[in-house]
Amino acid sequence: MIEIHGLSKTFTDRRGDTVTALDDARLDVAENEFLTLLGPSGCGKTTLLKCIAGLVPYDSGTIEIDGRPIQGPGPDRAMVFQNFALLPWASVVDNVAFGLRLRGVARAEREERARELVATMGLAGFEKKLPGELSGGMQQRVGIARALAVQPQVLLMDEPFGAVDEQTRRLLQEELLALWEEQRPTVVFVTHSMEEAVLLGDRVALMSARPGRVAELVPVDLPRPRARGGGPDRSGVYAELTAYLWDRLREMHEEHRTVRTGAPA
Ligand SMILES: Nc1ncnc2c1ncn2[C@@H]1O[C@H](COP(=O)(O)OP(=O)(O)OP(=O)(O)O)[C@@H](O)[C@H]1O
Repeated sequence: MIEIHGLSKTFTDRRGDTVTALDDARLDVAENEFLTLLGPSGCGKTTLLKCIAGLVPYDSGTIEIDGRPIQGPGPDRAMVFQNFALLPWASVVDNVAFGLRLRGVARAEREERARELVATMGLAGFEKKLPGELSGGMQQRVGIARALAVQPQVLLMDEPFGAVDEQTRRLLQEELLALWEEQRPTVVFVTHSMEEAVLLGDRVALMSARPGRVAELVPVDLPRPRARGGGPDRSGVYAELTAYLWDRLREMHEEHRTVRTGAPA
């Protein structure tokens, strides 16, 4: 279980101006939960994710995983980035095996595990290719395989399907759900898409900007499994939830505009 209390983070830019990205943010994520994180641009979603990953130090508050405070990156967590963040000079297999290598897993074993995952992600035959020789969707499959290779307890995903086309996005969503239903890591998944937030999540955490914190937790009462053709009927609950999320987001955008201009939107 991830427990976040009173988390605040301020950045100072090159000109010395300060931006409050997170302000007394609070969030609990249950063991094995798939939580999606949705909010206006710049509200602090990536910052929150990076704080959980231990990649960004925070000013105050606490983040605990199963009661252990986070002190930097750890083997219990893995992150998938929007721009894939693969090693450009390393083959597909070496990219997937990278985390295992850092953990001291012997070469033969890490290659075997990496090859299995590469095949699971539908990339058999591409083991020796370099990232630059793959499409965006294929590169993200490598990014997901790399994260899963270390069998993390917590999988942190920062808008992982934002840079791929709609068809590939749908396939990747289904593949991710199938893998999650098999392995059940705790997932925190940042997205800009209301549809994606509902399709994937057990709950949607709606974040507000100014203050940057979780404003509302919306349970997604849709049956699972939702992978591979078992996706929700896109009418009914699904349509109601996405419409509700858009109403809330539009309110947030309007509040932001009123604060900025002093006039109602
Ligand atoms: N390294 C940094 N230096 C200065 N300011 C930063 C830095 N990283 C983030 N910020 C600021 O913190 C705020 C939150 O940024 P963050 O990237 O977490 O938002 P986000 O919700 O993920 O945005 P988006 O949806 O557009 O990706 C923004 O105002 C951003 O400009």
